[in-house]
Amino acid sequence: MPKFAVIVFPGTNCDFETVEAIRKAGGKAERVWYQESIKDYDGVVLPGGFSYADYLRAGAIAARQRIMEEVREFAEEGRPVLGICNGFQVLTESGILPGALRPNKIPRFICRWVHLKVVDTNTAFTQFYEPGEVIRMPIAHAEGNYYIDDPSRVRVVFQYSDEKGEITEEANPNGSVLNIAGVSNDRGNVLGMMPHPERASDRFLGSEDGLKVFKSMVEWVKR
Ligand SMILES: NC(=O)CC[C@H](N)C(=O)O
Repeated sequence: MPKFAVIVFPGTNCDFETVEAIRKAGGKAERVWYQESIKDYDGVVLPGGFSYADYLRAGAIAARQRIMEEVREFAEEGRPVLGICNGFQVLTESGILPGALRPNKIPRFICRWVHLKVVDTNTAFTQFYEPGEVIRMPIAHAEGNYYIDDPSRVRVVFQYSDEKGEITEEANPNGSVLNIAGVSNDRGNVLGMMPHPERASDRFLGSEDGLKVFKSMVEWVKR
């Protein structure tokens, strides 16, 4: 059974839910303290939270810890690497994914449900969605305004949309370029996303739409 490491930095706070979601999706998952090693795992998830209390910039200090060298090796070897919210911030701060997450256009913390259009279903995390499918997940961030000078440097995987899948300015909660909510590398094995799939992985949470992200990653390791 594929085994995933969910990395915990000081201030991470979505680790337990993320472990639960991976288990529900059929994988093994363990919380791994950032001073330990992830060598024995098949894939890695950087979960959400406030690592180092978002000092300097969200994700900036976590990105400079030794364990991120191992995460970089995972990314280069083609193993799945998923960064959710603060985890996405750590991936851009470490340069594993291009672009940057700036403070939201209206500079305050936003916590609410959004609609997302699944644009690219050819990644390790989206193979079970239909192209153009509209899904629902919560966002909870202050620094989620994705910027990239040239969007052709990434694969756009999720975009903030309305419930019909239209990419409108009103549907963009934070000012991200092209309504981008999630991007992957060329190979499709590294995904960073601001919305929280683990908070949408059970119908009692209000949506199960996020579970396929974890199911996809589990199946992808098996292949
Ligand atoms: N939910 C989270 O991971 C929060 C992300 C980050 N600390 C922010 O507020 O931007």
